[in-house]
Amino acid sequence: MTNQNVVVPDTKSGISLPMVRLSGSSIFPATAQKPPTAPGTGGGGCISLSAKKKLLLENLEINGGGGAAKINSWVDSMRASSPTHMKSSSQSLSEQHQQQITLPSALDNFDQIMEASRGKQIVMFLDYDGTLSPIVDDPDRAFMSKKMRTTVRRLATCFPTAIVSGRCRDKVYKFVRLAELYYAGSHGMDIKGPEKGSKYTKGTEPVICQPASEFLPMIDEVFKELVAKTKLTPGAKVENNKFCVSVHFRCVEEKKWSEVAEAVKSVLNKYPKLRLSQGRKVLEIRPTIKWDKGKALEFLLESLGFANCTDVFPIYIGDDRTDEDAFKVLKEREQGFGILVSKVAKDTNASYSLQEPTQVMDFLQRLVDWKKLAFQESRM
Ligand SMILES: O=P(O)(O)OC[C@H]1O[C@H](O[C@H]2O[C@H](CO)[C@@H](O)[C@H](O)[C@H]2O)[C@H](O)[C@@H](O)[C@@H]1O
Repeated sequence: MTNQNVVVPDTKSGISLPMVRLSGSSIFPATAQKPPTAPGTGGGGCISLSAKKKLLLENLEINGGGGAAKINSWVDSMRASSPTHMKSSSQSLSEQHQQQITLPSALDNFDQIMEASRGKQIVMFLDYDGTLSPIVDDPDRAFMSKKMRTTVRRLATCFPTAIVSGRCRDKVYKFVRLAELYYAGSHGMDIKGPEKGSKYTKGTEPVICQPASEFLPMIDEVFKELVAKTKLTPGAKVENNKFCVSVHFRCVEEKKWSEVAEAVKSVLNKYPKLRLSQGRKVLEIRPTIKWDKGKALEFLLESLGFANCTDVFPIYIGDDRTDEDAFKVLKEREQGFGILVSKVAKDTNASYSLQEPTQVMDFLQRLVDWKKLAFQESRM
């Protein structure tokens, strides 16, 4: 991993801003406004809080399977990914908000986004937890509101729409309950399109993609082992997401987080073909294959017939680290935009932000209204 300080000119003010570059990732400037696509910095020439968090996580990911990581660094990473710890860090809340402000609001910039999409086919990609449903303690009760479901249903009548989630596909389908959507579960490793006859499938069979199917028996084994290893840790919850496993520590007392880390590490050490990633108070174990939400997005665009098209405008909305793979793909393709759902500053490849699921709903409704208006105008 390379870690070098470089200086980049801020395109608006002409002032040079120090930037920390971590393995090619970009970090937004702390104070200066920036155009959505330019890279920036954590501020002040020092490594930012979010960059520190990223370093911890990368360290954890690199050492996850090899047994070299100390449990303390795992727990540090688990702490760093917790918003309560972000608040109590050396960076004040107002500074964090300042950073967040540098990522423009998708609602405030709605007209600008629509202008960029002019003449192109919008395709919608939506993460589930923390994007369509609020984050709650019990993962089995992360319901989306009726209003949100109605909005997503309307959205899907206007644009091809996919749900891209870390959850098992069947489970996320049970929450969303809209047959007309594409679903990519297990962080994109389990993709299925709408049934025959849907508006966008034109009578063809629903697409199915399961690039990690050979890992099914291994994941089942790992799930059982993790359940056994964490059963004495109050609040720990292991979720079988079919092609990956989530170990939740949201309801575990902080002093017991090391027990969760130990359990996951000991299992990972036995399975070199599996790797670790981290979400919101969750450790996730998944196959080492080169497949993620970004690849799922590309696969879905291809399935929809937009593989080499310049007239497609994908919009991906998500709140978590795993959504960054999709944001990055959009940035690299220079197509559409990523929208990060977050109230606090984060390293991101997204171009716009929304603060919470209610704002996501407002944004989706505005898209629907915009499309209807555009349709009416085209008939006049
Ligand atoms: O890709 P996503 O749809 O965002 O799924 C990522 C993980 O989401 C769920 O966990 C998160 O939400 C839970 C419910 O609000 C919360 O309790 C937990 O702390 C969060 O990490 C889901 O349970 C996981 O399996 C997904 O991988």
